[in-house]
Amino acid sequence: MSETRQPLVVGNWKMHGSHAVNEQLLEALKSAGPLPAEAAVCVPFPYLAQVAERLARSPIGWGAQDVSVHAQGAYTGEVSAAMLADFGSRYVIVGHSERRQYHAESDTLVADKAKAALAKGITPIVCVGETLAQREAGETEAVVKRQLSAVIHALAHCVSEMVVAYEPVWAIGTGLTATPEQAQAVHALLRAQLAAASPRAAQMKLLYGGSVKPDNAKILFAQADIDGGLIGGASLKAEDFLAICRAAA
Ligand SMILES: O=C[C@H](O)COP(=O)(O)O
Repeated sequence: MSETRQPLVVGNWKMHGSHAVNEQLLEALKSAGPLPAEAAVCVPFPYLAQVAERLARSPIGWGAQDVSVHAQGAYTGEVSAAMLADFGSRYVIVGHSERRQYHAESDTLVADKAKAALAKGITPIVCVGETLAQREAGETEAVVKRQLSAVIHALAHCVSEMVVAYEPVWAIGTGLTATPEQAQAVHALLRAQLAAASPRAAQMKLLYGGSVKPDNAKILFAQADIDGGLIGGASLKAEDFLAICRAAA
Protein backbone atom coordinates (compact mmCIF):
# COMPACT_ATOMS: atom_id res chain seq x y z
CA MET A 1 0.00 0.00 0.00
CA SER A 2 1.28 3.42 -0.89
CA GLU A 3 1.48 6.17 1.71
CA THR A 4 -0.23 8.53 -0.71
CA ARG A 5 -3.37 6.41 -1.17
CA GLN A 6 -5.98 5.97 1.55
CA PRO A 7 -6.96 2.32 2.02
CA LEU A 8 -10.48 1.16 1.23
CA VAL A 9 -12.21 -2.01 2.43
CA VAL A 10 -15.53 -2.93 0.85
CA GLY A 11 -17.81 -5.70 2.05
CA ASN A 12 -19.74 -7.48 -0.67
CA TRP A 13 -22.65 -9.12 1.09
CA LYS A 14 -23.62 -10.96 -2.11
CA MET A 15 -27.09 -12.55 -1.75
CA HIS A 16 -27.04 -12.74 2.04
CA GLY A 17 -28.94 -11.00 4.79
CA SER A 18 -32.35 -10.20 6.21
CA HIS A 19 -33.66 -7.13 7.99
CA ALA A 20 -32.94 -8.68 11.36
CA VAL A 21 -29.51 -10.07 10.52
CA ASN A 22 -28.43 -6.84 8.82
CA GLU A 23 -29.58 -4.85 11.83
CA GLN A 24 -27.18 -6.73 14.10
CA LEU A 25 -24.30 -6.50 11.65
CA LEU A 26 -24.77 -2.77 11.02
CA GLU A 27 -25.09 -2.04 14.72
CA ALA A 28 -21.86 -3.90 15.42
CA LEU A 29 -20.04 -2.01 12.65
CA LYS A 30 -21.34 1.34 13.87
CA SER A 31 -20.59 0.72 17.51
CA ALA A 32 -16.95 -0.05 16.69
CA GLY A 33 -16.35 3.70 16.44
CA PRO A 34 -14.03 5.39 13.98
CA LEU A 35 -12.28 3.00 11.62
CA PRO A 36 -8.67 3.52 10.55
CA ALA A 37 -9.56 2.80 6.91
CA GLU A 38 -12.40 3.89 4.67
CA ALA A 39 -15.04 1.17 4.68
CA ALA A 40 -18.22 0.46 2.75
CA VAL A 41 -20.76 -2.31 2.31
CA CYS A 42 -22.37 -3.30 -0.99
CA VAL A 43 -25.72 -4.89 -0.25
CA PRO A 44 -28.62 -6.55 -2.10
CA PHE A 45 -30.98 -3.96 -3.63
CA PRO A 46 -33.84 -4.49 -1.15
CA TYR A 47 -31.59 -3.52 1.74
CA LEU A 48 -30.31 -0.22 0.33
CA ALA A 49 -32.94 1.70 2.27
CA GLN A 50 -31.94 -0.06 5.47
CA VAL A 51 -28.23 0.68 5.13
CA ALA A 52 -28.94 4.25 3.99
CA GLU A 53 -30.89 4.81 7.18
CA ARG A 54 -28.66 2.88 9.59
CA LEU A 55 -25.34 4.19 8.25
CA ALA A 56 -26.51 7.76 7.62
CA ARG A 57 -24.44 9.30 10.40
CA SER A 58 -21.58 6.83 10.17
CA PRO A 59 -18.36 7.11 8.14
CA ILE A 60 -19.13 3.73 6.56
CA GLY A 61 -20.27 4.08 2.97
CA TRP A 62 -22.69 1.85 1.10
CA GLY A 63 -23.62 0.79 -2.36
CA ALA A 64 -25.02 -1.94 -4.58
CA GLN A 65 -23.68 -5.01 -6.32
CA ASP A 66 -24.87 -4.28 -9.85
CA VAL A 67 -26.43 -1.52 -11.95
CA SER A 68 -28.28 -1.28 -15.23
CA VAL A 69 -26.71 0.33 -18.28
CA HIS A 70 -30.09 1.91 -18.99
CA ALA A 71 -31.32 5.19 -17.52
CA GLN A 72 -34.97 4.13 -17.30
CA GLY A 73 -37.67 2.32 -19.24
CA ALA A 74 -39.10 -1.13 -19.86
CA TYR A 75 -36.26 -3.17 -18.36
CA THR A 76 -37.98 -5.47 -15.89
CA GLY A 77 -35.82 -6.35 -12.93
CA GLU A 78 -33.17 -3.74 -13.65
CA VAL A 79 -32.06 -0.98 -11.27
CA SER A 80 -30.65 2.26 -12.65
CA ALA A 81 -27.73 4.31 -11.41
CA ALA A 82 -30.13 7.17 -10.70
CA MET A 83 -32.11 4.88 -8.38
CA LEU A 84 -28.93 3.88 -6.56
CA ALA A 85 -28.01 7.54 -6.26
CA ASP A 86 -31.46 8.19 -4.75
CA PHE A 87 -30.43 5.99 -1.83
CA GLY A 88 -27.13 7.81 -1.39
CA SER A 89 -25.06 4.96 -2.78
CA ARG A 90 -21.39 5.87 -2.99
CA TYR A 91 -20.27 2.67 -4.72
CA VAL A 92 -21.49 -0.04 -7.05
CA ILE A 93 -19.69 -3.25 -7.88
CA VAL A 94 -19.63 -4.02 -11.61
CA GLY A 95 -18.25 -7.02 -13.45
CA HIS A 96 -18.05 -9.32 -10.46
CA SER A 97 -17.04 -12.75 -11.75
CA GLU A 98 -20.31 -14.19 -10.46
CA ARG A 99 -22.19 -11.85 -12.80
CA ARG A 100 -19.78 -12.49 -15.67
CA GLN A 101 -20.22 -16.25 -15.14
CA TYR A 102 -23.91 -16.65 -14.23
CA HIS A 103 -25.34 -13.73 -16.20
CA ALA A 104 -22.99 -13.83 -19.19
CA GLU A 105 -21.88 -10.24 -18.69
CA SER A 106 -19.40 -9.23 -21.38
CA ASP A 107 -16.45 -6.88 -20.99
CA THR A 108 -18.38 -4.27 -22.98
CA LEU A 109 -21.48 -4.52 -20.81
CA VAL A 110 -19.37 -4.22 -17.66
CA ALA A 111 -17.67 -1.14 -19.12
CA ASP A 112 -21.04 0.43 -19.95
CA LYS A 113 -22.25 -0.24 -16.41
CA ALA A 114 -19.19 1.51 -15.00
CA LYS A 115 -19.90 4.46 -17.27
CA ALA A 116 -23.58 4.59 -16.23
CA ALA A 117 -22.59 4.62 -12.55
CA LEU A 118 -20.06 7.42 -12.96
CA ALA A 119 -22.57 9.51 -14.88
CA LYS A 120 -24.66 9.58 -11.68
CA GLY A 121 -21.73 10.26 -9.38
CA ILE A 122 -21.38 6.68 -8.10
CA THR A 123 -17.93 5.13 -7.97
CA PRO A 124 -17.83 1.83 -9.85
CA ILE A 125 -15.74 -0.92 -8.30
CA VAL A 126 -14.75 -2.78 -11.45
CA CYS A 127 -13.83 -6.43 -10.89
CA VAL A 128 -11.35 -8.29 -13.06
CA GLY A 129 -9.80 -11.70 -12.61
CA GLU A 130 -8.86 -14.96 -14.22
CA THR A 131 -10.24 -18.46 -13.72
CA LEU A 132 -8.02 -21.30 -12.54
CA ALA A 133 -7.91 -22.74 -16.07
CA GLN A 134 -6.80 -19.38 -17.44
CA ARG A 135 -4.08 -19.04 -14.79
CA GLU A 136 -2.83 -22.55 -15.46
CA ALA A 137 -2.77 -21.80 -19.18
CA GLY A 138 -0.61 -18.74 -18.53
CA GLU A 139 -3.39 -16.38 -19.60
CA THR A 140 -3.77 -14.30 -16.43
CA GLU A 141 -2.16 -11.17 -17.83
CA ALA A 142 -4.06 -11.29 -21.12
CA VAL A 143 -7.41 -11.86 -19.39
CA VAL A 144 -7.19 -9.06 -16.83
CA LYS A 145 -5.76 -6.66 -19.41
CA ARG A 146 -8.61 -7.40 -21.80
CA GLN A 147 -11.21 -6.91 -19.04
CA LEU A 148 -9.67 -3.63 -17.89
CA SER A 149 -9.06 -2.36 -21.40
CA ALA A 150 -12.80 -2.35 -22.18
CA VAL A 151 -13.48 -0.17 -19.13
CA ILE A 152 -10.59 2.19 -19.86
CA HIS A 153 -11.91 2.65 -23.37
CA ALA A 154 -15.47 3.38 -22.16
CA LEU A 155 -14.50 5.75 -19.35
CA ALA A 156 -11.91 7.72 -21.36
CA HIS A 157 -10.94 10.83 -19.34
CA CYS A 158 -12.83 9.54 -16.24
CA VAL A 159 -10.67 6.42 -15.84
CA SER A 160 -9.16 7.60 -12.55
CA GLU A 161 -12.60 7.86 -10.93
CA MET A 162 -13.15 4.11 -10.73
CA VAL A 163 -11.84 1.63 -8.21
CA VAL A 164 -10.46 -1.61 -9.64
CA ALA A 165 -10.70 -4.91 -7.79
CA TYR A 166 -8.52 -7.83 -8.79
CA GLU A 167 -10.32 -11.02 -7.83
CA PRO A 168 -8.84 -14.27 -9.07
CA VAL A 169 -11.93 -16.40 -9.63
CA TRP A 170 -10.24 -19.46 -8.12
CA ALA A 171 -9.76 -17.59 -4.84
CA ILE A 172 -13.36 -16.47 -4.38
CA GLY A 173 -15.11 -18.26 -1.56
CA THR A 174 -12.69 -21.17 -1.80
CA GLY A 175 -10.32 -20.44 1.06
CA LEU A 176 -7.53 -20.36 -1.55
CA THR A 177 -5.96 -16.92 -1.44
CA ALA A 178 -3.54 -15.61 -4.02
CA THR A 179 -0.13 -15.29 -2.43
CA PRO A 180 0.84 -11.69 -1.71
CA GLU A 181 3.40 -11.99 -4.55
CA GLN A 182 0.82 -13.32 -7.03
CA ALA A 183 -1.65 -10.60 -6.12
CA GLN A 184 0.96 -7.82 -6.22
CA ALA A 185 2.21 -8.98 -9.62
CA VAL A 186 -1.26 -8.60 -11.13
CA HIS A 187 -1.92 -5.31 -9.33
CA ALA A 188 1.34 -3.91 -10.72
CA LEU A 189 0.28 -4.93 -14.23
CA LEU A 190 -3.10 -3.28 -13.78
CA ARG A 191 -1.60 -0.07 -12.43
CA ALA A 192 0.82 0.07 -15.37
CA GLN A 193 -2.11 -0.35 -17.75
CA LEU A 194 -3.99 2.41 -15.95
CA ALA A 195 -0.91 4.65 -16.04
CA ALA A 196 -0.87 4.43 -19.81
CA ALA A 197 -4.44 5.76 -19.81
CA SER A 198 -4.48 8.24 -16.95
CA PRO A 199 -1.95 10.57 -15.34
CA ARG A 200 -3.74 9.90 -12.05
CA ALA A 201 -3.16 6.12 -11.99
CA ALA A 202 -0.81 6.43 -9.02
CA GLN A 203 -3.69 7.84 -6.95
CA MET A 204 -6.20 5.13 -7.93
CA LYS A 205 -7.31 2.49 -5.46
CA LEU A 206 -6.73 -1.11 -6.50
CA LEU A 207 -8.37 -3.67 -4.22
CA TYR A 208 -7.67 -7.38 -3.85
CA GLY A 209 -10.53 -9.83 -3.36
CA GLY A 210 -10.64 -13.58 -2.86
CA SER A 211 -10.76 -15.29 0.54
CA VAL A 212 -9.41 -12.27 2.43
CA LYS A 213 -9.63 -13.03 6.15
CA PRO A 214 -8.36 -11.34 9.31
CA ASP A 215 -5.27 -13.55 9.30
CA ASN A 216 -4.11 -12.85 5.74
CA ALA A 217 -5.32 -9.28 5.21
CA LYS A 218 -2.29 -7.47 6.59
CA ILE A 219 0.28 -9.15 4.37
CA LEU A 220 -1.89 -8.72 1.29
CA PHE A 221 -2.57 -5.05 2.02
CA ALA A 222 1.13 -4.46 2.69
CA GLN A 223 1.91 -4.99 -1.01
CA ALA A 224 2.91 -1.87 -2.91
CA ASP A 225 -0.06 -1.76 -5.28
CA ILE A 226 -2.78 -3.26 -3.07
CA ASP A 227 -4.85 -0.52 -1.48
CA GLY A 228 -7.41 -2.56 0.42
CA GLY A 229 -9.87 -5.34 -0.25
CA LEU A 230 -13.20 -6.45 -1.62
CA ILE A 231 -14.42 -8.85 1.02
CA GLY A 232 -17.11 -11.50 0.58
CA GLY A 233 -17.69 -14.08 3.31
CA ALA A 234 -15.71 -12.29 6.00
CA SER A 235 -17.79 -9.13 5.55
CA LEU A 236 -20.81 -10.93 7.01
CA LYS A 237 -19.16 -11.19 10.43
CA ALA A 238 -18.68 -7.80 12.05
CA GLU A 239 -15.66 -8.92 14.03
CA ASP A 240 -13.87 -10.23 10.92
CA PHE A 241 -14.78 -7.27 8.74
CA LEU A 242 -13.59 -4.84 11.40
CA ALA A 243 -10.35 -6.77 11.83
CA ILE A 244 -9.77 -6.59 8.07
CA CYS A 245 -10.45 -2.84 8.09
CA ARG A 246 -7.90 -2.43 10.85
CA ALA A 247 -5.38 -4.48 8.88
CA ALA A 248 -5.69 -1.97 6.04
CA ALA A 249 -4.57 0.99 8.10
O1 LIG B 1 -16.60 -9.73 -3.83
C1 LIG B 1 -15.97 -10.44 -3.05
C2 LIG B 1 -15.26 -11.59 -3.53
O2 LIG B 1 -15.99 -12.34 -4.43
C3 LIG B 1 -14.53 -12.37 -2.49
O3 LIG B 1 -15.38 -13.26 -1.82
P1 LIG B 1 -14.76 -14.11 -0.60
O4 LIG B 1 -14.09 -13.11 0.29
O5 LIG B 1 -15.93 -14.77 0.03
O6 LIG B 1 -13.77 -15.04 -1.21
